[in-house]
Amino acid sequence: MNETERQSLAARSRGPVHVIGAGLLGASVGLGLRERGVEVTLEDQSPTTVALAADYGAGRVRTAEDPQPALVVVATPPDVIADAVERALAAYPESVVTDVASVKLAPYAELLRRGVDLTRYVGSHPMAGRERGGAIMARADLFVGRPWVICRDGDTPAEALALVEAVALDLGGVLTEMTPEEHDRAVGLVSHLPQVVSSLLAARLVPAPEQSLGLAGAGLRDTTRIASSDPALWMQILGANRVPVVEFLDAFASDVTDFADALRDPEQQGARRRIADLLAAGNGGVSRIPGKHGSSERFASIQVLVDDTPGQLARLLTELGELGINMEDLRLEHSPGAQIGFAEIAVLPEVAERAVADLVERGWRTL
Ligand SMILES: NC(=O)C1=CN([C@@H]2O[C@H](COP(=O)(O)OP(=O)(O)OC[C@H]3O[C@@H](n4cnc5c(N)ncnc54)[C@H](O)[C@@H]3O)[C@@H](O)[C@H]2O)C=CC1
Ligand SMILES: O=C(O)C(=O)Cc1ccc(O)cc1
Repeated sequence: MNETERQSLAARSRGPVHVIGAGLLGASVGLGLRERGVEVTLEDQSPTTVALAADYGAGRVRTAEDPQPALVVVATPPDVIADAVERALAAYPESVVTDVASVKLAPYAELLRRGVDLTRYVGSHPMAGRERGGAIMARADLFVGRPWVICRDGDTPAEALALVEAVALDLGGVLTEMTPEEHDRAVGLVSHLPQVVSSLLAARLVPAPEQSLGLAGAGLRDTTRIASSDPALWMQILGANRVPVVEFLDAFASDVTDFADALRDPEQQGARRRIADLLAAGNGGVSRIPGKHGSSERFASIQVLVDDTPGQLARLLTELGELGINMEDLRLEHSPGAQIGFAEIAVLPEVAERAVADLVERGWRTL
């Protein structure tokens, strides 16, 4: 991005913003704010990480001569969030301090327990991440269109709240306010339970024969993507949010047992109905996920077969453009060794039929 483009993105937030913990989240915050011309300084317990994040353009290393930041963003692992927030509040007595940890109640309760004055602290959590951490994985657009939870309390001054909200909005986040308790219960269901289920499901693949894994398709990939996440980070997240997570896991385990019992003996009274009800409940649940392409009424999904030869996908995208079909989303499916792949294209439902007909007329094969 050149200087003119950068200046055209007017920033709501006021710098300097100081980021503590220049890994995936911290460096992504830095990159996004730098794109808007906001001054960003960086700090990390690892000198290599901070130098790397600076090299990527996420900000510059903070020096003793730098003035007090307007805002400090703490992006360290969850188990040191309370320590880092307490230290930041003491080191920068004029600054507002926020954090981006995946759990909100445990660090907040710990800070209260220590008697830290939290007037200048506003907890937050962007619901955006990647399976692998580190500055090397950071992206300026990580937060675009993703929910960003703000946990303020009754004492939070309006200016402090406005500053944290401005940064979240500048990074493309969609603001939503919750108490730490509401937040932790919500993420326990939509983020932490899926992580455990995905990890346990993927763990079943470890002893499986190679031949079975060779048959894996989109279903398995969809349900195990997040199983590649960092165990060290998730040990901390799950440990800090164990009460709601255990409650959701117990309910899930009970559904699994019910399902297996019904399937074990389908002749027993009501067993088939129980199986059908649980599967239908799954349909009901997935349709409630906002913006889930293919299953919501917002988009229709077209599957196009793409030969595994150079330029085929580019040709498909060019032809969609020529046909005046706006692609809302694209997902590729390709098994190693297969001569063919699938492109799953989300389009507005009203153009789906015409899109299929036009593509077929041009020689594409659709499913
Ligand atoms: N990874 C993800 O997908 C998401 C993570 N988060 C939250 O963001 C926070 C950071 O996570 P990631 O960026 O993924 O981790 P990361 O491992 O990529 O980065 C954390 C960085 O903090 C540094 N650090 C550790 N202790 C420190 C300390 N005491 N002082 C200064 N630096 C310190 C580490 O050297 C590391 O560079 C966590 O609290 C996590 O819960 C939030 C949303 C998504
Ligand atoms: O990969 C996904 O779908 C995520 O939702 C990632 C994620 C991981 C941890 C968080 O605290 C927030 C988001």
